[in-house]
Amino acid sequence: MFNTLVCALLSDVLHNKKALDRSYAYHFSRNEMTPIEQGRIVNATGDIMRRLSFYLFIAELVDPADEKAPERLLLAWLTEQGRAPKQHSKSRKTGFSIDHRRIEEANQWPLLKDGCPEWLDKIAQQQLGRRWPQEREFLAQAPLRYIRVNQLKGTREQLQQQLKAEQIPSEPVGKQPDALIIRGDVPLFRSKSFHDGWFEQQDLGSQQIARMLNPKPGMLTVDACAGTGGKTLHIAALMQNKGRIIAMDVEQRKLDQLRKRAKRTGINNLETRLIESSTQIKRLRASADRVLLDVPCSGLGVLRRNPEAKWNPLFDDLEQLCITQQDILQRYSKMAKVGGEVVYATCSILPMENQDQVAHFLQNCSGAFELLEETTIYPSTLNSDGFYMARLKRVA
Ligand SMILES: C[S@@+](CC[C@H](N)C(=O)[O-])C[C@H]1O[C@@H](n2cnc3c(N)ncnc32)[C@H](O)[C@@H]1O
Repeated sequence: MFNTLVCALLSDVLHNKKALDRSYAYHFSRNEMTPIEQGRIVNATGDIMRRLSFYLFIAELVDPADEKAPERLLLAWLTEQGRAPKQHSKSRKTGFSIDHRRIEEANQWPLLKDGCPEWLDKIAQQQLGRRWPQEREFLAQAPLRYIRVNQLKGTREQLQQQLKAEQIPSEPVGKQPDALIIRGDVPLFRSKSFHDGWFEQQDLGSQQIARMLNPKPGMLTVDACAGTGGKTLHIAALMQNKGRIIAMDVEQRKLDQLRKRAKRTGINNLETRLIESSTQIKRLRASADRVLLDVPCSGLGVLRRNPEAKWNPLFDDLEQLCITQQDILQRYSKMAKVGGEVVYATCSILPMENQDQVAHFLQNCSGAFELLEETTIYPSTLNSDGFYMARLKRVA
């Protein structure tokens, strides 16, 4: 089952160009297996996709869409992980065997070792300079499993007790007030705690964004690029269900998903609005206490969670994406009232999508905003996904 499913997933993604998440959903819904088996399959497939160039080299392949690729890549992974005894590093079907010297050779080349495609190395090297090799190494590692307690239901300690009763061990994460780390392939989403809305799976870096926005009970908060609501749900918890949250996006299906999640987590002060024209933004002019702009971005900070984007980038044109980000920042920030605050955030670590955007905005806002703070969370900072966030105050 393990080999068959890993190969089927790799074939879906590499040959048929399907999204990895959708392929997981498709295969896991059709095959009975335990969460531990699912976890093993996700780990292996994710590892191979995060360092695809490394395993292609070991497997003596050039084209990932090659029909032989899934089986050979898996063999390369099993061998490199020491999970295939030497005499078994050979495919039963094709007779192909792994040459161990290629593993040693691939490990000598940093780009290959970290599974980094050239286009990514070029842009990140330009943008991040000496910091990049360290971040590249972290982006090649498997993501950790963080959850955020839903404070509308109870405290982190209460959640830990409940999870313990469900045989799910968890550990609090240092100074992060809402975060727990879950180790191992435990059945989190089948737990009663999850169904009762006690927690969300949310990366540790991502949990910092609503904290920086710091919405208070009773406020009007606009989450203008809400997507399926990862940050909206956190905002609602911080507002203790008091006040108003308007969650907006240009895609209705994401807002529908957000509504389902909000229902499970017990949120009752949320309104969703599809953005169909700029009128909806203008109508909210100078009205909000807090505005979150979690803008569309390259997603280069979350590559360990979306590893296929290394080989099939989610954007066609980075410059065009930056133009969209600036446009959203300039137009949507006007929803904040004087004295209100805006957080601009991305899941990218490139300054061109981050600090440069905020600096450009401040130069052109005629003194209407001032920068209160900004932070880049690199993957190496917290061993999390990478994010950027800047807090701006409307002063005129
Ligand atoms: C980084 S994602 C947001 C993730 C979301 N905040 C979360 O925490 O799950 C960016 C979102 O912006 C939306 N978007 C793209 N263009 C937009 C626009 N012009 N106005 C508002 N939202 C937009 C996308 O549909 C996407 O859901």
